[in-house]
Amino acid sequence: MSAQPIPPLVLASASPRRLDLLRQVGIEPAKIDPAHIDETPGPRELPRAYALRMAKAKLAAVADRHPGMVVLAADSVVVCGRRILPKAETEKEARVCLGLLSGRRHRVLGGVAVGAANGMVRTRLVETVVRFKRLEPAEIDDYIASDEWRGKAGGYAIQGRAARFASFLSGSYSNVVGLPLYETLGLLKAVS
Ligand SMILES: Cc1cn([C@H]2C[C@H](O)[C@@H](COP(=O)(O)OP(=O)(O)OP(=O)(O)O)O2)c(=O)[nH]c1=O
Repeated sequence: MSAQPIPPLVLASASPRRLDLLRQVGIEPAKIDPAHIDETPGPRELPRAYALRMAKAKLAAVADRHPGMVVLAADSVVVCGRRILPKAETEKEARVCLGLLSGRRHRVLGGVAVGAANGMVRTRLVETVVRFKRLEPAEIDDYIASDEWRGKAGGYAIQGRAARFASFLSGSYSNVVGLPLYETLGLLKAVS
């Protein structure tokens, strides 16, 4: 028996990882319409609230352009202790992230927001725990040279070379890559 079809979907994301993950489970968005929003966390904003707020804001930024369609938006946030790590855009930021993640557990929070064709919005917040081995300076240098950290929350991509750093993972793996598939499929089914 094949899975229940979902209505035409708009993916409100510029992330190639999110598109690949959807395709992995047989979903081909009808349209891709990335949201461009200010992703600065508020002062004292808690990480879970921030991840959900971002997903909802991305959805809200594009939903009006697609009446009658299902729209999906998501946000990934890497949290070390209470600190929200940046989406690393510079080598310096990536080094700071890797230094903080080295030898510790951290959380990856995935906010997901789905807008139904009738405008109703449903959200999920998914949390994955990841532990990194203690990183040697040479490992950090090699990783920085790979450029795989660029544009990634927390300065790493578990689907690439950083897989060798992850000694433990609890929860959704796809959430770390960028979209918690099981939970997202549940939301899509709920609005179909
Ligand atoms: C932790 C981690 C993050 N990432 C990526 C997924 C996301 O693309 C990015 C987090 O940034 P996001 O702001 O969640 O997403 P984005 O800016 O890439 O795309 P958009 O806002 O348009 O949806 O980090 C990985 O690819 N692998 C990882 O292991």
